[in-house]
Amino acid sequence: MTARIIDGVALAEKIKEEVSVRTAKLIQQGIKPGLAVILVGADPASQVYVRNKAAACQKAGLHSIVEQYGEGLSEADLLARIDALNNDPAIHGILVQMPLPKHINAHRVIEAIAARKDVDGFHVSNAGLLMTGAPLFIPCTPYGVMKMLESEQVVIRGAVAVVVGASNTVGKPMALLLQAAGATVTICNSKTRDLGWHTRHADIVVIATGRPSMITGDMIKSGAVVIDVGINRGADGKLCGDADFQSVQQVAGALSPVPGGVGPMTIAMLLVNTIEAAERTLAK
Ligand SMILES: NC(=O)C1=CN([C@@H]2O[C@H](COP(=O)(O)OP(=O)(O)OC[C@H]3O[C@@H](n4cnc5c(N)ncnc54)[C@H](OP(=O)(O)O)[C@@H]3O)[C@@H](O)[C@H]2O)C=CC1
Ligand SMILES: Nc1nc(=O)c2c([nH]1)NC[C@@H]1CN(c3ccc(C(=O)N[C@@H](CCC(=O)O)C(=O)O)cc3)C=[N+]21
Ligand SMILES: [Mg+2]
Repeated sequence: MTARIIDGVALAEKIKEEVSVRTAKLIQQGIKPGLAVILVGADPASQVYVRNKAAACQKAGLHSIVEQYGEGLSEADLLARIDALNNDPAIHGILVQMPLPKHINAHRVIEAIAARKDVDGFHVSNAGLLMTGAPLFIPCTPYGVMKMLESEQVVIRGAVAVVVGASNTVGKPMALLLQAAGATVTICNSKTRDLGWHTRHADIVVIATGRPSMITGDMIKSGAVVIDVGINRGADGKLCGDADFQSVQQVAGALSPVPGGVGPMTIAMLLVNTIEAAERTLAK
């Protein structure tokens, strides 16, 4: 078997076109949706993502601002900026790029963002709303993965799903969404014994560990759908995922590539969340 390659770029384009239409409608009604992205420090990968996010906003007609600060920005100054953006009616979504420098408490920063503007869906109240089945914002990366599964017409109800990785931002919300859609879900982590035993039983495998090429073809059931969230930059400067593309491709039924898979979908869903935040201000 050779896996179908899931084209995240094409699906992201389609979703961003829908965002453009909704943006145009909002602008007609006097609201220009606005996203603020805050970047602290000079991590080159973060700079690329932030630039991509701003370009995507611009293309879809959203207002976007990028605030870039030096590595030495104090936590108090960052919290003050968030407070100002919370109270800025031109801004509907706020994203603080992770990771933050060590002297800044990321948890405190996330909790400072108004939940109604938390387009990452990282705030505890948004995590709680997702967990209890009434999400305000679905975290962009798992949301994008669900859209990929939907576009591939993957049957989730009754499926066995394994999520490899248990972060608050990817693995855990991913598992909740699959579970809500009717899958039987296992979440694996770095302490899991015999990871391959778990993944080989899965109809759907989502990998988000940050360990390059850690999932190999022998760990995948024939015909399974494999979604690779990992973004790793090799010494050669090339991106690779958490799945060993060559070997997994020979076993899986469908596989998302890196680059060109989940990454572009994350950005598309960020725009969706921002437009929803803006539409909500109209509703009341
Ligand atoms: N495409 C996109 O849009 C995005 C991509 N990413 C990428 O996804 C990857 C994961 O990101 P993130 O969730 O933030 O990472 P974290 O480092 O926060 O979490 C990694 C998780 O993977 C688990 N893990 C690590 N090693 C193993 C292993 N050998 N076997 C099983 N589980 C393991 C960890 O286990 P434990 O809990 O035991 O420590 C942890 O739960 C990264 O490559 C990141 O760059 C992230 C966000 C968005
Ligand atoms: N508050 C916050 N929210 C995030 O959503 C967030 C974050 N912090 N910190 C970092 C991770 C990572 N992330 C990516 C987004 C897009 C691509 C992406 O577009 N990737 C392209 C390639 C881009 C390239 O060439 O480097 C692709 O996979 O095809 C990747 C990774 C969002 N994250
Ligand atoms: Mg992380």
